[in-house]
Amino acid sequence: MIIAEHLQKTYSVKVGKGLKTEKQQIRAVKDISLQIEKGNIVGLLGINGAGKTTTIKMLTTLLAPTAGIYTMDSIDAIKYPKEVKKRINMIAGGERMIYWRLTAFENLWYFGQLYNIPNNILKKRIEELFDLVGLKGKENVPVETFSKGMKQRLQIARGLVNDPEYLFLDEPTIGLDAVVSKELRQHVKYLAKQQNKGILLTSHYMGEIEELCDYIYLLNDGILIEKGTVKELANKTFHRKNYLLNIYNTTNDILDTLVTILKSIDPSVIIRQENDGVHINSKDSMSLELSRICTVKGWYIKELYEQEPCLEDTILQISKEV
Ligand SMILES: Nc1ncnc2c1ncn2[C@@H]1O[C@H](COP(=O)(O)OP(=O)(O)OP(=O)(O)O)[C@@H](O)[C@H]1O
Repeated sequence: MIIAEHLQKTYSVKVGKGLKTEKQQIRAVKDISLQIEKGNIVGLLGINGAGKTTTIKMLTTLLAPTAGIYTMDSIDAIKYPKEVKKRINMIAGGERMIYWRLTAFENLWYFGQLYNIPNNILKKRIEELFDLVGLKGKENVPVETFSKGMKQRLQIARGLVNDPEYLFLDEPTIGLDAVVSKELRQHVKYLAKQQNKGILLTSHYMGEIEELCDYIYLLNDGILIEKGTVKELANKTFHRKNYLLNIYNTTNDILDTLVTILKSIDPSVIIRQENDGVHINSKDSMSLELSRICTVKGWYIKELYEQEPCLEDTILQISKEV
């Protein structure tokens, strides 16, 4: 089991110019404690800048924490990072971490060599991995000719080349179409539930988190603000309603008026103006109110419909409640 207790990370950055430079301390992670059990998928969520990447870098031993305790199956991971590196791997979304000029086999062979895996074991493992990710027959094809989905399947194989006990998945489905994303989620489930790997997942897709995660940690401004199973968190926040309202010829005045009226009905309402319209996250159902407001004010509605809960709004709401 992975146990991290009170992890902290402070970056030291230079600010200013010439003789006036001085060092500034940025506390990216202030206090984070979490656990990852084998066979479980744990979600790490938070808005941009919450500290997810810094936390993952500490857990994968790429960064040493400023303070805190981190053990992996009772091994002191801060003292013995090499021991930890053997047992983990990371799969990131967005076609990184593979060499396009090399063939699929050469990629896996290269990464396998980095882990000093004996040639005969590596060869057999690579064969199994091509089978697992459905790339059999493509071993000797250069990766640059692969589709996005095939590259991502190869990323999974690369992430499994050292047969890790714990896997860190950083936005693994980013940029993938629905079919490939679904396939990848099935792989992730299989790895946790059939192969007993402990998995940490970051994702901005709510559906993915809901489908996969046994447990979720929510980060905000370098600290944990909430934790629990999907159901526990859903009871707290996911019951909120989300709407998309698109009004013809929206002006700032219209938006200001809308915000004032909605806040008077529900002070916890969150309103975001985006390219596709106004996103409204409210405690209770608001569809009637929204159409009534528009009618009374003489605003013409282009679109108004209820949406699936959005992770950003959920996290914003929890952050406001802290
Ligand atoms: N190398 C660095 N030097 C200085 N500050 C940093 C460094 N890396 C991150 N930070 C700061 O630490 C904070 C947390 O950043 P981090 O990248 O961990 O967040 P995140 O949750 O992964 O965000 P995102 O979703 O945007 O990737 C931010 O304020 C960021 O600006």
